[in-house]
Amino acid sequence: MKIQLALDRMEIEEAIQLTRLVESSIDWIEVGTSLIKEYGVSSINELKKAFPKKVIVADIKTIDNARYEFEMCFNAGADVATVMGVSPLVTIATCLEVARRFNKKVMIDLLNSSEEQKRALLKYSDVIFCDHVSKDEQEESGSRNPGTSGGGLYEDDSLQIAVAGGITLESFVNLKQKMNPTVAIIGSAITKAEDPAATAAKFKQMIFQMKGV
Ligand SMILES: O=C([C@H](O)CO)[C@H](O)[C@H](O)COP(=O)(O)O
Repeated sequence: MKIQLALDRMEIEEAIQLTRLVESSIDWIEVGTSLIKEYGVSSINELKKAFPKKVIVADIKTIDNARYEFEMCFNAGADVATVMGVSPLVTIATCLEVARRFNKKVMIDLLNSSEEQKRALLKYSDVIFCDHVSKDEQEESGSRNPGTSGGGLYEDDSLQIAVAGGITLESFVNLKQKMNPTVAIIGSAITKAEDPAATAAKFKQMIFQMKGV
């Protein structure tokens, strides 16, 4: 399981400094939607320059204008870019076409996607599906990703699954046992921790300890 550090609601320099503290415990770096909205694609560019060996995920959450937005992300140095699962299928197909051309990857964010739409999306094999409990669902309704919402859809072991939304050290074991995702997307639990380096190291250590669970 890989750890994707989600960087949100901070300045680019702060994001770089924070990532330096936890670099050895995390695998992928997510340039959060809030950073892209506040600072544009230069946020992607700066993070890639600072961490050229890490996989950079641009959480652009595309829903339309896919060719323009995905080309922009990949030209800025992203290795993975996100599209919303609720988008028209032509948008998703366009993201895949651009990603193939750049030899990069697509993450489909399933936030609020209907079961019917999820089933339609399963035809895309070389993508990462992201099971996501949103910030608003977390902050306004107290939800957390319990690692179960994927249900039967994710029984296919060949699918690459990412899980996001309020993951904590406490919920991590359940998540690993229930869904065993390819990628665990962790934001606030690390970025808002009193000691981000120690917290990220604990997540990493839990992955090692849970191997084979
Ligand atoms: O995608 C995200 C969210 O929509 C805010 O932009 C976050 O990356 C994701 O929720 C992970 O962050 P935490 O919930 O703080 O762990």
